[in-house]
Amino acid sequence: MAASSLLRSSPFFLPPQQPNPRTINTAPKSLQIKATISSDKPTETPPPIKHRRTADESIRQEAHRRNTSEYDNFSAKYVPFNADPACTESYSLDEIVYRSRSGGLLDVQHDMEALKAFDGNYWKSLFDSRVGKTTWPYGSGVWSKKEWVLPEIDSDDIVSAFEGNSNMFWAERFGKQHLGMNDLWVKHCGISHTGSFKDLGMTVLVSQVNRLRKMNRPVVGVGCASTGDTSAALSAYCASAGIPSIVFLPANKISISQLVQPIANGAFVLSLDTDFDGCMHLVREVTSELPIYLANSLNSLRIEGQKTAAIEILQQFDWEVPDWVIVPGGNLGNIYAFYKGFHMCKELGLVDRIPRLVCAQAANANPLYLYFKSGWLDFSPVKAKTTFASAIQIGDPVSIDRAVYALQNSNGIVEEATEEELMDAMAQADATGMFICPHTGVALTALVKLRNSGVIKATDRTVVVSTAHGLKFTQSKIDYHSKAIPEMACRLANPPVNVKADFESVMDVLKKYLLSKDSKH
Ligand SMILES: Cc1ncc(COP(=O)(O)O)c(C=O)c1O
Ligand SMILES: N[C@@H](CCOP(=O)(O)O)C(=O)O
Repeated sequence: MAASSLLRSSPFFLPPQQPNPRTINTAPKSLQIKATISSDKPTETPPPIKHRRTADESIRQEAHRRNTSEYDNFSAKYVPFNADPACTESYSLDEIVYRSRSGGLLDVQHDMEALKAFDGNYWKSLFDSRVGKTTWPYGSGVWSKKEWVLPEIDSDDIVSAFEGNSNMFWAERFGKQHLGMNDLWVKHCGISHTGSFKDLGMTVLVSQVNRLRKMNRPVVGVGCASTGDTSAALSAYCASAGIPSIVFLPANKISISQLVQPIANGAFVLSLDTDFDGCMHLVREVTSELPIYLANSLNSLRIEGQKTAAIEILQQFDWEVPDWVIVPGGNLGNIYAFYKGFHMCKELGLVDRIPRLVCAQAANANPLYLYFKSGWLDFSPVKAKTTFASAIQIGDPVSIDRAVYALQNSNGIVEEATEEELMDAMAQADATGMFICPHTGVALTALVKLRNSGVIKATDRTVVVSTAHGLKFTQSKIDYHSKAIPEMACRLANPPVNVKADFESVMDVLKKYLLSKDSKH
């Protein structure tokens, strides 16, 4: 008995058409609550039930009461990434391990046979039934797919901010005016608890840490290197669970809004005189010596949460598959996470194909782009140069092998964006009502290039993944709109007009403005 009984006991779910022989026929728990209330006052008419929980029960306790031992059929373990099928090396998710015996990456492997006991329609109905609810933990876009993420964790151990379920924005004006496209979408993963897609992976990682600590495993704190977003997510989720977090940041290379997040959330913040790759190197050394759990996407638990954004995209299109998904890439965990999410949906019968993936890099930090251009022949890390897309200023990505696998298996493409291209794309998108981050500007530039070269067709359904909230990167927008960037035309700058505070002056500038608008009609 597994997810089927969960469905029956859920007050929000109509079971799929075919009855499952493994279902245990228990009365819905909501009815049991009703019975308890009415038996307390047998002589009176029971008051109408306002809520499905009693006043002294939290949603976490409710989940515990409903769901104990619901998931014993599904399981997952660590295996070496892309290993030979004959390889028997594996590790429990309760072990603290980041690398395979040969030093390669790990992957979380699910028991696909157990998941396949339920057909694609079953999973679609189950996931759809959970969207946007407050039922713990399924109200989260990540944990609504719990069986595919961390099937064995007790809901009690989960640390969640009900992340995910992010907006898919129909980029109507940007698509039509700039690209002649009707079916262009921006998946706003940055409209999230800490303002970036990192929340999706961090809820999974910190939940597992919470479980490990309850099991008395040696984890005193959790650490990461960061260009700003990983550290923000780590510190918020750790603070929520009361777990110490330690973040390694490259001094003066992240935005003020990003820096203030771990500070405010009580993390131990190390500001280091190096770049992200230097911080990453140090945190890997430190976490191999001290009981600090590594939270970067080298840790494959992160991918399990991030892959749910791909499932969500399919769900938001009513399980129709877009033609293209464009993702900005830095440390390169996320492009693989998207691949993994799409691939699982295909393997488990929810869809019949996967989209083509595009990874977009800043030209100032483009090791994957150079590798792709060499025909996947010659990979060398680069020294990443300063870029406005500061969160992807990474020259030696830890997930390079995962990214190559994702792109090769999705007929994928890598594109790059210069500083001027990414800033113009960001300004252009903002002028159509978005407020995107520079990394999304990188992804939009890739789209513009592929559209101009005819690779992406006008009618192709295309999703651009927006990875962080624009409000984290306001300085870049201020620099652009005040034309304060050396050697950049900032051709879409829209600086404020200083006007004397009198009626005549205000009327004067307004008339000129309205005339200029009128002549453009
Ligand atoms: C805002 C933003 N966009 C894109 C990325 C790239 O993601 P990944 O490192 O998984 O390639 C990152 C982090 O690296 C990021 O913080
Ligand atoms: N952009 C990231 C860089 C680290 O990536 P990770 O996914 O490996 O943690 C950040 O925000 O720190």
